[in-house]
Amino acid sequence: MAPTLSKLVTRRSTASAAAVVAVLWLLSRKRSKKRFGGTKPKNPWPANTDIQYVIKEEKPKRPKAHVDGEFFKQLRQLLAIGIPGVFTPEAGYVFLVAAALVSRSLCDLWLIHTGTLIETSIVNMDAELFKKRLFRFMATLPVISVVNNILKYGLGEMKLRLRTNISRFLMDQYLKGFTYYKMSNLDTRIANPDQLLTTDVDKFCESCTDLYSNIAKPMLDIFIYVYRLTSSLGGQTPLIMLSYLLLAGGFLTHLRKPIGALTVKEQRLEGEYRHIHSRLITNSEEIAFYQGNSREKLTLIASFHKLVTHLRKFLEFKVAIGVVDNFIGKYVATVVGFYAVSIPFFQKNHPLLSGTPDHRFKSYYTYGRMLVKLAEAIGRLVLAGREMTRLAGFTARVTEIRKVLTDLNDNKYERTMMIDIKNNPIGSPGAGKILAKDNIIRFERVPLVTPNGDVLVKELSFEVKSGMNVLVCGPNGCGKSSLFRILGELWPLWAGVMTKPPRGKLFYIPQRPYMTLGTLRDQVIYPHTRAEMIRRGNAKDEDLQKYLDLVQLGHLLERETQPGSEGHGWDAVADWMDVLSGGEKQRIAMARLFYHKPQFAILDECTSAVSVDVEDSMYSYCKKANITLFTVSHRRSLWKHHEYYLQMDGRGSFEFKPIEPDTEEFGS
Ligand SMILES: Nc1ncnc2c1ncn2[C@@H]1O[C@H](COP(=O)(O)OP(=O)(O)OP(=O)(O)O)[C@@H](O)[C@H]1O
Repeated sequence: MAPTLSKLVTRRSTASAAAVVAVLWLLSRKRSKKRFGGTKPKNPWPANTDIQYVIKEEKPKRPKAHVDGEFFKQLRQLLAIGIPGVFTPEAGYVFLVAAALVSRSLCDLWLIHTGTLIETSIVNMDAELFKKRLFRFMATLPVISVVNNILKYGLGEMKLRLRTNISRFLMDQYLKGFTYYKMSNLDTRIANPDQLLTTDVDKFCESCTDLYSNIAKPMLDIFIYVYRLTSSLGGQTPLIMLSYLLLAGGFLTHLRKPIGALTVKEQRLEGEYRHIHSRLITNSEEIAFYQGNSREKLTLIASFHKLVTHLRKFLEFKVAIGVVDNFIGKYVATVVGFYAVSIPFFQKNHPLLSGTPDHRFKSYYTYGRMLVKLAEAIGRLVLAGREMTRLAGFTARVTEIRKVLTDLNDNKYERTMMIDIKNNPIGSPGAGKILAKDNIIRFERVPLVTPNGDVLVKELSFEVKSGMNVLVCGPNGCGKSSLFRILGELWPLWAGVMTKPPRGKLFYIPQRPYMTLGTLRDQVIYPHTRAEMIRRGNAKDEDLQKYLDLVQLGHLLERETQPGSEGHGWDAVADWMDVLSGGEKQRIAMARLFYHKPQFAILDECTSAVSVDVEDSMYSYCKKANITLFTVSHRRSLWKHHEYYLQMDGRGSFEFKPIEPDTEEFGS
């Protein structure tokens, strides 16, 4: 055994030494090339380095990602979401994995024991015993195979359940109220929530389950082998090994500290790169018309370059740390193991020395194997520390989004403001009061303030009752849409009192029409679902047809009813964002308004692509349907549908007046 072991160690050491030399040689070559300008390979990166593309997170505050008390606290909190209780299926899978791990360790012990017996029968030339033992060995192997796969299944299901619970928790928070809007518009802490909510959560769960098996199994093995070795060789051997574990573990954890922060940065850069790709897909038509592919490619390459540079730095760090890890976690552990197992053999009067040399050799053979297993287990545990540091990175990322989500749901934002919030005479975000009342919209000394803290209007006061249509006008950037963002409760109220009907009774149609994924019916009834439409019982497909006719889009239903179209009529499915023209989308949005019949409708230049005659009939129908309008438009033709106007001059003043026959109408 000893010669085999030493042979193995020598071969591995030689291989790793060769690997170290190769890596050092490659690195030094790279540097010397840089210094002396060797034959340059074709540079895959463009020379242009002045591409600025990072949105918001200019100098991101990196969350700390070390294996420390804070990490364990955060991990505990996330695991409490993933595993909600002791008597849950999730906890069941944790126990199943633990049981499978125990069974596997016992299988390993059994394999060592049976292997030794088979070898003994060969050495003793006992053919009968050899056959019997070999048959028993073979008969047990399927059981071990099943145990291995139960372990695999347990780990897979545990990861899926962790991911389901954490994702559901975060999604519930993210889509609560307007949190998803606030995260990208009011707060600057997280630039790419999509990356955090998808990849990072998945990696966190994978890292957790990997770590669970990578730590639990070696710990169990260490416990079993320490127990067996202590009872046979005394406490000294295991004690030496365990002291080594503590020392090496502590040292390597310290060395690996940067891995957490590097993982956080890796995920952030991956998110940025993905975001730039998805922007290209979303705006492909506009970019294609501008033939902006070369410019977009520069941005993409710049982002990819940043990611690759970081990944390379991370790789080099991991390789350098890996050399030390391998050396300390694997090989020195074996050396320490040899030393520890040899101690009783060199002691006079030790019970192991009392037998024949053959007996001594057999003892050494068994304990030597256990020792190899113990050293391996210690090595694996020491190496699992690397995964732990990586997990610290993912934990920090997932905790970050969790914290931001909680803050946003409590109306706490973090953003670089242009003004000093604490000593601001205007007020502070959320300090205003919102009252719910039907059939009235009243602003009492409400300031219009952007998320950056810029004051558009110091104090806005007006009152609109049901039936009083209001036209909102003023130059670009004066705050017309901002007024609606405040009315829609997307932006916080800094001061004053705002009285308005509850959210469901106000309906907003934005400048850029939005079409959801789904059927033609879904476009008209959005955000309701078909089930909700049926449950409410205030409209049927025939009514929807009437609304489509009102906006002169009845032909759309006929077109989708033709053979060959996907789905049928109202159930036709398409990517409506692409399929419909700009004006058609705006008309669908008006049909949506007719379906919902709110008390107040906010129309923010939402008919700019619709012809004047169709626009006219749509506005007339609103009056019939008793929908009070708040309209932003630059079209003079719309003044006749309104009774009041609210004009902002862009310099902080406003005017709210009835439209009289002699009122000067402006617009085009
Ligand atoms: N999310 C935001 N963060 C910071 N500032 C913003 C934000 N949204 C708008 N603003 C700023 O608020 C000001 C008013 O914008 P708003 O969209 O209300 O203008 P508007 O009157 O609707 O203009 P337009 O007629 O061009 O649509 C602008 O100066 C704009 O830059």
